[in-house]
Amino acid sequence: MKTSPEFAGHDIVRKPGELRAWSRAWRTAGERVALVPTMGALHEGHLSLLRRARTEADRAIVSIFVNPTQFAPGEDLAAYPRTFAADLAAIASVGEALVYAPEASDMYPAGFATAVSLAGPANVGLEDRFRPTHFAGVATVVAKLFIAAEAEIALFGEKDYQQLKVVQRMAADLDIATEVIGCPTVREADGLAMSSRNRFLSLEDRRRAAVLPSVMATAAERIRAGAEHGAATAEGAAELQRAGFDVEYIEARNADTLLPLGRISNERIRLLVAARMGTTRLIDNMPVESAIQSA
Ligand SMILES: Nc1ncnc2c1ncn2[C@@H]1O[C@H](COP(=O)(O)OP(=O)(O)OP(=O)(O)O)[C@@H](O)[C@H]1O
Ligand SMILES: CC(C)(CO)[C@@H](O)C(=O)[O-]
Ligand code: BAL
Repeated sequence: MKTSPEFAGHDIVRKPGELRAWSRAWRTAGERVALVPTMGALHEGHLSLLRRARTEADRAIVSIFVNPTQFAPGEDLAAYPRTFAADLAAIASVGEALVYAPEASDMYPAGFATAVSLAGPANVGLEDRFRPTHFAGVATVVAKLFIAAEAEIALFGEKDYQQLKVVQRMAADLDIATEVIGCPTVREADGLAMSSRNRFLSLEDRRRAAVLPSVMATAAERIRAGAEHGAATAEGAAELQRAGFDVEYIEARNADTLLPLGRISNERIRLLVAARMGTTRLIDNMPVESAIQSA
């Protein structure tokens, strides 16, 4: 293992020990290190996290790993886009970063037998209801990334809002020193949240999918203006169905705990949705107090 690596600007490392060597060398030199965990197929949403990392730290690490343990059998692991060469070019267009791209056998060698067990925000009946094994896979791989990278900060997108809450809870509970920072969702011009999976939408479905953020914005605005949240989300679900979506959930929840709303009037509220357009599953969320305007 190198103890004093010479960084060439866009190096790629494959092993956890190599990643740790870079990070330790940087931190020993007094530099602040940021981690951006991804599954690749990078778009402007990911690049916004990398830009933030480069603003907040001296060194940025981007991990690219399509983590098999967060996909259930029958989900889209095999179809998940893998665009490594384009990802490297996209990272280089933003600036210097160390790329951590382990193989599955580096992350899960023979005999691997550990998983992070979760409750709290991982058990609130949103994503966990439709993907019951998903967050254990996410939390386990993110814990491994945090432990190997030893970064001061890690940047996550609010697009995956429940994931952000799960990772923040896990890092706090396991005394992981990495601070988990949530970053705003980057949207296409028509308001659709950027996602690697948008590329699976047909042209017609992509056009119809823009209804998702505008329905959310309307429901959020109605709740902000005093409508009963169950009525506002039921109306939102009906509008999404009329637009061709198969709705899994659209719910207003406590923005911190993700629990169903209580009777406290000053709770911070987050509206969260998951819906399928054809075979493509989309998720989105937004705060109730500042509904976005979509074109
Ligand atoms: N539109 C976006 N704006 C901000 N952050 C985003 C956006 N899309 C993804 N991210 C963040 O990038 C990180 C890596 O996400 P991931 O690689 O799963 O991309 P993705 O586009 O969300 O893919 P998919 O939606 O297909 O799972 C996560 O922290 C995620 O929240
Ligand atoms: C955080 C993550 C990189 C873990 O595999 C993934 O769930 C993602 O891309 O959001
Ligand atoms: N963006 C979260 C990764 C997943 O859907 O598996």
